Amino acid sequence: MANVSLRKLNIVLGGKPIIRDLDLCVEPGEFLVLLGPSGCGKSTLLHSIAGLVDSDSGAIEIGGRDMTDADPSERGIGMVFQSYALYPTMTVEDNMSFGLRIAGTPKAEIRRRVDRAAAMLQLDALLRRKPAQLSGGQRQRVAIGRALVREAQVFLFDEPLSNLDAKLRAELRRELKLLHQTLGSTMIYVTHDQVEAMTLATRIVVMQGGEIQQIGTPLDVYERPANRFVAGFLGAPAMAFVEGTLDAQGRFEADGMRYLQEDASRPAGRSAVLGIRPEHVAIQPDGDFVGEVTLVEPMGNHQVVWLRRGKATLASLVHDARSYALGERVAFSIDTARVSLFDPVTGNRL
Ligand SMILES: Nc1ncnc2c1ncn2[C@@H]1O[C@H](COP(=O)(O)OP(=O)(O)OP(=O)(O)O)[C@@H](O)[C@H]1O
Repeated sequence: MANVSLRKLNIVLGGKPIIRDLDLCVEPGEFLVLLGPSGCGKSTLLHSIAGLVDSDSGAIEIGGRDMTDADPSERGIGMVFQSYALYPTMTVEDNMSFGLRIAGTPKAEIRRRVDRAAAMLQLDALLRRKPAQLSGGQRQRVAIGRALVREAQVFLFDEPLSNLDAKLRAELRRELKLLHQTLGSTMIYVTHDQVEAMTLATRIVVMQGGEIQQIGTPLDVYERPANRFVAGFLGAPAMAFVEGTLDAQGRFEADGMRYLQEDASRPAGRSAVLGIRPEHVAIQPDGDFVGEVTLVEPMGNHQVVWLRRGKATLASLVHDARSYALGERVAFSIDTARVSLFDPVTGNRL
């Protein structure tokens, strides 16, 4: 278990700043997920920790040692890529042990480490096979096994599940979580998949444009997004945003309609954007609001009912099987204790 600390890191690629003045402390044993849209710099950041991309300024420390200019092989990390990058002519066993053999590790020690990793990843029966004789999920397990045998202090994962179908992805995701619980190693994991981020992370780092937008536990980031970008990026269907004003008593109004009652703890007398998540909109006969059904999306174990109220459109997560007709007017309530308010100009949480 080791900590990873990045200080004032800057990376410029092709003349463009990709990582800007980034500070980050990863605690020993943490499962830290870097989450953000395509092109936000997550992979570049991970590769810089691995030593595969040079930083232009700033410092990288791993396990308390300055690794800013260290060779990748000296950093004590194990890395798993999206593309499995296995040697096609080698068996599973040889793929897993390759790095150790190159490093001159004694045979008995290689055996011990390969057997241990194979048992953890249910690869015991496949050790003699070649990559072409494996499924995508099994190949990715081998790639994870190859990283595990290094018995590294820090493991880096770059979208390791992206090439797998939905079912396998979910299975391997659970295995990774169990693996982290067993090993207790520090893990840094890049994804643009919010379900992976929410389910795996001890803390999530949400990135945009080479900068950190928010760091927090999955619940923190989901329930108390620091800004509109984070609020809109996490959650499906996405949080609805309603532009309006807060009066002197903290009542929120938009489009001539009131959404929130008096509350002295809210900022007063200013414009604001109200953010409402679908699970906080409940269709119920005694609801305070009335909306018109504009779309219904059946999801199997629940349905998403889209409601229009004035100019605003809100999604409601419905867990009963009742059918809703387009144009039907229904009463609904909003869990006003769990809404978010943002500044319409800066986008920051109020
Ligand atoms: N070698 C390079 N030269 C120039 N630009 C690069 C280079 N590598 C990456 N970039 C650019 O840096 C930005 C960040 O890329 P990066 O791969 O880190 O993003 P990402 O968040 O991991 O995205 P994705 O989820 O699509 O992999 C992108 O705009 C990309 O085009």
